[in-house]
Amino acid sequence: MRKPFIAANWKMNTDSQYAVELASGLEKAIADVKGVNVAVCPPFVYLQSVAKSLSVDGNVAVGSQDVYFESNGAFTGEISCEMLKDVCCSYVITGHSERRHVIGESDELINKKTIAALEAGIKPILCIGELLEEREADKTSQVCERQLREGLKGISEEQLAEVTIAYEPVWAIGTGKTATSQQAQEVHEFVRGVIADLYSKNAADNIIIQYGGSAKPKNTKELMSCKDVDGLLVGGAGLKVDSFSEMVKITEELYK
Ligand SMILES: O=C(CO)COP(=O)(O)O
Repeated sequence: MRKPFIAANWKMNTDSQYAVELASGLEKAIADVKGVNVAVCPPFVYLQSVAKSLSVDGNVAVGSQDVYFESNGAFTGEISCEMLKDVCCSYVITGHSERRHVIGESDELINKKTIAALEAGIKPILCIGELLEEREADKTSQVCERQLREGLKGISEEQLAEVTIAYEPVWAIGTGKTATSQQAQEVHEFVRGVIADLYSKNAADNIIIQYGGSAKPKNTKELMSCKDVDGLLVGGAGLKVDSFSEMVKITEELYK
């Protein structure tokens, strides 16, 4: 059985004090949770203090929201996988829709970042998802398939075992409009099919596919009850110990 994985993407939020309070508060709140993998993804500048505030054998891992694919050199403003590892990051989000659509990252760049992470031993959370106009034009599958195929280019089946896919319909992010569980399930099942096609049935059966987009305690049970939804990538509701820990606990309960 796939172990559920819930991650909080803090985006460009928190300050140095709150970041540490949030991470350590969360660690305390879910200290007894064993059946769910949990990660928090703070802004770059707080990664180190957040990682230091967490216990080494605790159950909250640290992830970054972005990375650059080169290891070092003249890349002003960028952060490498080696630097992320140096501050105890075990995950990195690649291809988030805000990086695709606000910053303008291409499938090719996202692919390079995902490969760099895998080569450095950091687990990528590769985000995919359609815009509202793409859904309305019936292009959801086409867009998700392209983002998957391009994002995973050159990645072996063995490496894929370290990859999480996050399906985040762009129209559901930060809007309060969650995809219905049926909409989420439909795309998740489709994604698993693409993975089976690209790799194998075994790879498809084992890959963790998170849903993201206005996920909160109120809709966690419904979303996590879908056959192909294995976790959540949480924005807003991940910024409070109470709401995020509630989502983790609801999930643990469901998987018992
Ligand atoms: O983009 C998201 C997580 O990466 C989702 O954000 P919200 O949960 O705030 O909609």
